[in-house]
Amino acid sequence: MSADAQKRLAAEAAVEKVEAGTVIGVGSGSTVNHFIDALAASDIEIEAAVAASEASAERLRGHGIEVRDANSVSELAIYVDGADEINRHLQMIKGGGGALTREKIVAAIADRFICIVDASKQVTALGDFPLPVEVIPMARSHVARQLVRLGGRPELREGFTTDNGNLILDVRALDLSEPIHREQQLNNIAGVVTNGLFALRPADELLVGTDTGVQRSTAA
Ligand SMILES: O=C[C@H](O)[C@H](O)[C@H](O)COP(=O)(O)O
Repeated sequence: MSADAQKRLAAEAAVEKVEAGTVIGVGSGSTVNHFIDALAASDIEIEAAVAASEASAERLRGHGIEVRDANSVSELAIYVDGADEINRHLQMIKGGGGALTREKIVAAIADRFICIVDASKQVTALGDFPLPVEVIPMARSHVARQLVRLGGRPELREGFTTDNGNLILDVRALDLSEPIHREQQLNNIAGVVTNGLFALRPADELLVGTDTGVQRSTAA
């Protein structure tokens, strides 16, 4: 089975978690695109969604689903999103599509984070995937120097601007063996908007699409 078919399986399983009449948080990326399409094709009618990217908002609207501003909601029952890597504690690296900051905001509003991935995203240790760091443009060089000091190899994501008008530095070689500490440390660098480690707020539930069906787990 292809990775895309596995993503679709996980996405369809997440639709079963959605309660009709609720406002839900929706992340970003190819797995979430399957979730949006499967939700629209289901019998479940939600009240509205808060989207973590302009692309997801457009896709939701395309299906006739109302999209609300994050400022207009104080709580969300669930947040459904993908990941670039996820460990057994359900800590993640996210931001391969550059939507990490809005994803972190919408996840923070939600009671429950349901992560949907294909089997390739499960790892024993985070860090093979370059860690995305969203940076205010005028701080690009300063942040890059600080990342090098910490042992990282930052690379500017060429020709890319986030939905917030910022830049992304993709960082290789950083030691991520203490992800909570690293997440806080990187966020303390002046000019960093946020980084793609989701360790302080890991997922609550993981749905993995595999060749033999959907594997479900909660944090170890
Ligand atoms: O910025 C992008 C998001 O963090 C995505 O959730 C992540 O990159 C996974 O994307 P995909 O579902 O396309 O593998």
